[in-house]
Amino acid sequence: MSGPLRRLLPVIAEQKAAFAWTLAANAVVQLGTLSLAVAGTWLAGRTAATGSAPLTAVAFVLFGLAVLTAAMTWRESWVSHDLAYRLIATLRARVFGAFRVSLPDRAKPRRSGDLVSVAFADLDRLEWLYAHTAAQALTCAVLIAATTTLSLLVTPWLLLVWVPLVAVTAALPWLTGRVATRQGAELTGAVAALNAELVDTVHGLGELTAAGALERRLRALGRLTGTLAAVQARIGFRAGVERAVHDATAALAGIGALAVCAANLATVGRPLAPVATVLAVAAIGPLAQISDLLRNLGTLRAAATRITGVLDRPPAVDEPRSPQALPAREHATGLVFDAVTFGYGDGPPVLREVSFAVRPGERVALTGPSGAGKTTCALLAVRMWDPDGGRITLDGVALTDLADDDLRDAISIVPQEPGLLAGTIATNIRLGRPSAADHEVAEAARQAGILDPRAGLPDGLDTPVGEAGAGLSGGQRARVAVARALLMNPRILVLDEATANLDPDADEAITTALAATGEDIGILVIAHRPATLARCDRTIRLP
Ligand SMILES: Nc1ncnc2c1ncn2[C@@H]1O[C@H](COP(=O)(O)OP(=O)(O)OP(=O)(O)O)[C@@H](O)[C@H]1O
Repeated sequence: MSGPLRRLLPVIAEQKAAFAWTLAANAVVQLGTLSLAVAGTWLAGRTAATGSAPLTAVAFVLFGLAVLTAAMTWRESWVSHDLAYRLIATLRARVFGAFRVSLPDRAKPRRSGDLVSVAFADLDRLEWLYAHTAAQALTCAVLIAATTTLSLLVTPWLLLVWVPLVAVTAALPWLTGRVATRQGAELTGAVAALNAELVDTVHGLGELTAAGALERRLRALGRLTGTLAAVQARIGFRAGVERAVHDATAALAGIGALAVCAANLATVGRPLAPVATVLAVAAIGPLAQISDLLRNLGTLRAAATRITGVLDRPPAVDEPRSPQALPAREHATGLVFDAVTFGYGDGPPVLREVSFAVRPGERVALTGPSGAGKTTCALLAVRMWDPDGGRITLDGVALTDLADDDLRDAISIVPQEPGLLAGTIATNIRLGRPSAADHEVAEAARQAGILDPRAGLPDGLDTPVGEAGAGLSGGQRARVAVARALLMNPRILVLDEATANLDPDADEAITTALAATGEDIGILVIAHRPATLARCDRTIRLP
């Protein structure tokens, strides 16, 4: 088994009881099915050979075995899928954890649809590994041991028939392994590409329709769907050939067993001849499950590689080993950028030795031409990334020495495009501080002007919000984002063109309300509008 897949197996240790159940139930099902076939054919053979058989006794045994096997088949299916989906949930939480600490990627951004593919399609593929493989591979060994023993009891010649055929069946997936791996990578790549394009299309549906570009986009989606279907067809063809070879070996095993029995009828005896046929076919059976795994190995391996790729992503910033505490709020000295230099990727730096301070209670404007690096300053202030040179401190403590939670409590940002989730205005504001009381949410909404009739929200806090803030105007979204930031009661509030979508009166109302919220909040306002700049205490201009 390849490296990435092997790395994802130990997670099974976190569900030991479920795995033990799956293992036991699978072993009972496999041995029960074999026993039923052997007992049934022995009964038929004996009846045909002697004209009499212990029908009542065997019927009881067969009935008991059938009930047990059926019950265990149900139990195995339940417990193995329960196991698989618990493990996938565990891994999905880890993948989201990795997203949280490694995004945004400053050097190599990935498309959100591609990340969705990892978090859902790739992880879901592991169901096959956990529900249908790990335990089954172990019980397969038990079954082969049982068929070998029974074959030796019937006639050792039987082994000569099925052992080479088992070897052929087992070898086939290894022979096609390279092709399977390539096809698996093509499949996961095609799914991810289609997903990324679909997510972008859904996000930009309005713009695409308005620009008359939807048809072209749909044709591109059609081409990606065609690529995916072609890969699936190639995988289906290969898997079909492998299954056909497998079925042919099972048939050959049965025919071979009949020939061996015919040649050794005196030693085998008529009652055991049908049993010999069943044993030869049954020996191939457990490998069917393993072959199914190996058939899927390429896709599984590609999915595991993409998952471990996300799990191994380095965090965008490192959490300090021994975080420092911030001084009490009354001793706060503000946010300081000290000769900060920063660049994305390999290009020239966006910020060169930028220095400024935002003291408690101060309103500082940050302005400059488009592309000067204003949003970059905002993102550095909330430590999305660390500067390449210089340092940023809050109340005298370097941001790199602050625990992540302390930093998030102390500095909040209202971005240009605030992230709003489906729900109501109240649930969106509460994201700022989930433990906030209702009256605190209402107060933050009031301060941000949401309850003001000019905001055009007669249902106030109960106003429904669609996905990504659908149903609200740009200005209303900005107000919700400001209220959310206010609820956090930060030491420093960064407004990245947050009020640019509001009319000048509303902009003034919000900034005045913000100034009144707390004497000690330092506000960094990124803005272009002269009126907004004029309301600030100082203006920093980036070149
Ligand atoms: N994730 C990124 N990867 C690479 N380059 C980036 C990234 N984000 C921003 N940039 C580049 O960095 C520069 C500064 O961008 P930034 O968004 O900070 O500018 P800005 O001053 O806020 O501009 P605007 O006023 O137009 O919002 C721009 O040239 C931009 O193209």
